[in-house]
Amino acid sequence: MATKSKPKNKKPIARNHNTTGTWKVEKEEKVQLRELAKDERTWKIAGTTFLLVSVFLIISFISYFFTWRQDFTQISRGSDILWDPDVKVLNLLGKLGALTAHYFIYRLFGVAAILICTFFFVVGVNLLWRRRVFSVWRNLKYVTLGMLVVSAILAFLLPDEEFRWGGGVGNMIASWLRGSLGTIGAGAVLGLIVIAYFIWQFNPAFSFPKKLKRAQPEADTAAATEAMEQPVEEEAVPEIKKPAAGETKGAKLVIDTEVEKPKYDIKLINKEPVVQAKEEEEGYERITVLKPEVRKPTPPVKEAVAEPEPDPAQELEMPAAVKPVKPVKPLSDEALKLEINSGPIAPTPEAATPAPVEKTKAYEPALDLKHYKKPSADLLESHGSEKVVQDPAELENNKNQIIKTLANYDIEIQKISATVGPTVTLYEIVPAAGVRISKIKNLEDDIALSLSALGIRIIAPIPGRGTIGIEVPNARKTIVSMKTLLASDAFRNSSFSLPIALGKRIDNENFIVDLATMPHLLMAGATGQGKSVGINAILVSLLYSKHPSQLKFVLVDPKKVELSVYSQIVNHFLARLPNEEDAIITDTKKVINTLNALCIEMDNRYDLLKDAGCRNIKEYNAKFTARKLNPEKGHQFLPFIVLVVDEFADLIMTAGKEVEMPIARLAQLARAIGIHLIIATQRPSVNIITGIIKANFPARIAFKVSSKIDSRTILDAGGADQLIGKGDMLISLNGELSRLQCAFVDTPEVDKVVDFIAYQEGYPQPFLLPEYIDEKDLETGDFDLDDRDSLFEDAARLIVANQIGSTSLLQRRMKLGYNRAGRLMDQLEQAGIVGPNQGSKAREVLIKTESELQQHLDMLG
Ligand SMILES: Nc1ncnc2c1ncn2[C@@H]1O[C@H](COP(=O)(O)OP(=O)(O)OP(=O)(O)O)[C@@H](O)[C@H]1O
Repeated sequence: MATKSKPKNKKPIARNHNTTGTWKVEKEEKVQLRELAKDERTWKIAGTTFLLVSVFLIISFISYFFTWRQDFTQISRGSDILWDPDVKVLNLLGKLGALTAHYFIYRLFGVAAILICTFFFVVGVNLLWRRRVFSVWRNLKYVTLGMLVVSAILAFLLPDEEFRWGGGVGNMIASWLRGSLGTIGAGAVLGLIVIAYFIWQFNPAFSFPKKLKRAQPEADTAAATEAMEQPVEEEAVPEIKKPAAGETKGAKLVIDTEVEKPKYDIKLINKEPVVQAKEEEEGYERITVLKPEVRKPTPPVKEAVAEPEPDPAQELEMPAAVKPVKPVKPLSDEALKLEINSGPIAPTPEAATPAPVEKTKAYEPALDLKHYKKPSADLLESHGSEKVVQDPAELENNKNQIIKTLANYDIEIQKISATVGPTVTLYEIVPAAGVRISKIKNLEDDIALSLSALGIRIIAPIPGRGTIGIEVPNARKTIVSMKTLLASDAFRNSSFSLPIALGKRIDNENFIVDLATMPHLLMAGATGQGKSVGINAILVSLLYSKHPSQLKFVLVDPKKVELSVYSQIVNHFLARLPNEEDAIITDTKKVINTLNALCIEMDNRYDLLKDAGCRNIKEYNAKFTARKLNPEKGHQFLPFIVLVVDEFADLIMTAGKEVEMPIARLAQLARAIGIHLIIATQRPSVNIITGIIKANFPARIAFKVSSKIDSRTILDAGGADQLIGKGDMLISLNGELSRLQCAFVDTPEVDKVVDFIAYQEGYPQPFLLPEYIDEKDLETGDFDLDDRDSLFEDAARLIVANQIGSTSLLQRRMKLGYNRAGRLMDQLEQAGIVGPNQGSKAREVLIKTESELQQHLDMLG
């Protein structure tokens, strides 16, 4: 039977519903307006306008300072002069310029009015770049206060000048102050304001300066108590609409094929919202709503059990044939109860702050930014309807094709059932007794051909279920919106340390996992298949669940564009090397330094843990927040650090082992101290994902890759080459392979989330990683004699005593590495103790005796 070809529907699923004409018109209008507001050109035009206004103002103001006297009589007549052709003014920007400047300077703020230009400039730049280049809010505060204070001071200091230095407003404030407090009182108040400003801005030390700490400043005890009561304010996340009564939730089609019974019964088993694209057609005898078939639970997934439970009465209708052949351990009622509980999570040993905290004394790391608000779900978009759309005719058609194809190869089946997912439908087959599984596996291409569909994947057998799975892509795919996942109870109430919402499984269960237990993630996928969206989904999940004090990202982006948007939250969530300007690392050399700095951070953290007698970061932080560790001894609250490398291939190609080794070391050891790695690559070949990397990344994600070999490299199994792209992915976790539809978060949504965070107060600087100095840099670089190696004098004595200017002598006798010995020799040369390098020969020693050397050293000081 020929397969019915589906018309290609290019519209998003959400717009597939039949609609009335009126509704359409309204919708279209709305969309156009919105589009206009979103259009990059609109922003650019607005930005340019603001910039021009700022230029107009500055020119007219400056010109006014020189021309006001001559123009005064004319411009005092007001806006009428604009229409009077006989009036001429000297202001460079004509009558409009003269009038505007007169209004702002003479009537309002005097010279201080010039500050207003900066406001237009700041808004213009932000609009033009569509980024928060400057903080508009901060500028507005400074401009407003600045104009009021400066105008008042100028008016107070220069009261009877011909030129109104303080403008009308300044005069008014100054005369009011004078009237109320007298000249001395008014002067004192204005002086106090100026002094207060300088103290606030520059905080001059009136006492001994405090010891500088690397970590963000610790909060004081009294304030900490307050924060314990009210740690981080959560934004209310809008309720996600539950499907209306009668609407089916997630489909499972069960088709019983009995030898003596030619017709199939079709049952839809609920899971998630499913919309049937067409009305039931003949051939469908009954559609019954049944309880979802119990699946073997994947340990990290919590959402499955957080779904509302179907009516128990319906469960009775489950036919015996549906039950898995092999017994599958069902989720216990207890487990269900635990997860369904949407109230406050009961403290468990795994809970975030398990320490026996005495409330009044506990240290609260979030207190430094106590007004910080986590982003709310309404910043994100719903990409179409979340309802899975399935066409019963398509199901029937595919089922018939599968049965027919198998029959052609003499494969009989006992039963076939289907689960409709967002992108693919899983047909599960129970073969008749005696059928070899490998026989079905080998028919993968034939079945794909007979279904004329790309992306067929055969799972033979489905682990733990005793069935054979055939995944067939849906004609209509559903986008899984990040918004739905982040607003789900499972995510919001999750007790995970680092919850990440990755997407939906084939049975529409939300897939939410804990990065902290993964503990590292390797991601691969050919270009354009959804990798960047996947990385954004992970980063956004973490931004939604963590306070800046709890988490820092180290972002490595050799492609330079993918992660640049996150640079705005540098002072909230990013970590960087000291003395580096950019927190997002794009240069290979700096990547190597950063990775080594992370290794040092790891070693330092292990030392802290050892000193505190803790086994992992959770225990350590619990102890620290309970104030059982002394900050004076270097103890501090340790945020999680997540390293994201977008495009690992580039790095390995350019730096090879220098990158591979620290990554492998971090992956091996960093789990316990809260450093987690996410490494993504377009090219999952064996020279990129080497054995040592693979061995240390047990959790792996594959988007569509171009060959079976690539699939095997990343997953140790085929299948990723059969995916259909656009976020269709396989994840290998705890030895189990699951197919997911990755959550979709678009770049403008990420922008909004980042802006929301960036507009809030951040730390004064990014989280600083320890300094790492590459020995090779020192070897060749110039050095200052003041920065001499601590062994400089010993080395000089050794060389002078032996009268041999040899690096290997220093190495041997002083037990130094080659790099350090070489560096010492260079310093000795600069100090004039030895001559220049003579190739394989030892250098000449220029100082002959020890006393001569002592004099020389004294001279150097
Ligand atoms: N989860 C998803 N749901 C729906 N569409 C998606 C999803 N992921 C990706 N897409 C679509 O695929 C396009 C390409 O995705 P993305 O930019 O993530 O690819 P990529 O693998 O990172 O490519 P590159 O390696 O070239 O950067 C997106 O613009 C989007 O239209």
